[in-house]
Amino acid sequence: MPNQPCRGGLAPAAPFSPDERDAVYKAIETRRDVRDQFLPQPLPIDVVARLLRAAHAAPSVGFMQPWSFILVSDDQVKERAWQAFSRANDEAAAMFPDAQRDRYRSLKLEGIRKAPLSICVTCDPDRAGPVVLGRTHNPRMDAFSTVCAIQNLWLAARAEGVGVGWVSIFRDEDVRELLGIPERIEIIAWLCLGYVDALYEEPELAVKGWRQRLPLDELVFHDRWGTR
Ligand SMILES: Cc1cc2c(cc1C)N(C[C@H](O)[C@H](O)[C@H](O)COP(=O)(O)O)c1[nH]c(=O)[nH]c(=O)c1N2
Repeated sequence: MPNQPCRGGLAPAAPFSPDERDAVYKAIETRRDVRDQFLPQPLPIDVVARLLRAAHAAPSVGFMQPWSFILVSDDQVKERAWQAFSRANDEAAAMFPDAQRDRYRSLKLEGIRKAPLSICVTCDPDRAGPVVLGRTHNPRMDAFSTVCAIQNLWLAARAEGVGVGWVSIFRDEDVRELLGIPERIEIIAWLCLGYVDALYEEPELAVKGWRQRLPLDELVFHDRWGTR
């Protein structure tokens, strides 16, 4: 692809109005990971297009844009994905200590069959050639960029009334085979999407007593690791 400079200059960057700013923070603070609240109606294609545009507007190392999005709405494919999840989830349960296993088992950790749409997000490490500006000293930057795209989509979805659930309890090779993803492409996420009419006010894992939000001031240091 030819890399001619594109047109564009500096535009004014005034702060948002208070209402606009509140809307951004509202999306951030009320976004939730959704497992069970999906409504069955399909997402209109224009909504999906807006969510994908939001993802594609994400920052990326060297403007690499390494992401691709595989849209999955076929029930049979979703069923096979759920079976792959289910096998991996049995393996996962066995990894937890006895005291936690029953509680782990009681958690709902996916909405693959209930959500009308899944999006598998992948990362192509070769998208911008072998040497990428900004990735020269840490090859994982391409995956980090793809995660930025996912977060954009997740926040835009909140504004659209669309719930998103990230499912990562899979063996990569199962998803790779199911969706025909080549070996050189990294699988970053399986996202479940659908309209929701209710969301937890706090992370579901906190509500269910699995793990609580950490105090922010314990995570902020000044000038040196560990210095408050
Ligand atoms: C990389 C990654 C991977 C996963 C998740 C998130 C992220 C960022 N989360 C969702 C996660 O549990 C959730 O974000 C936290 O519990 C916080 O809750 P809220 O997202 O604020 O609702 C998640 N949830 C789940 O039920 N099954 C899963 O496999 C995963 N995997």
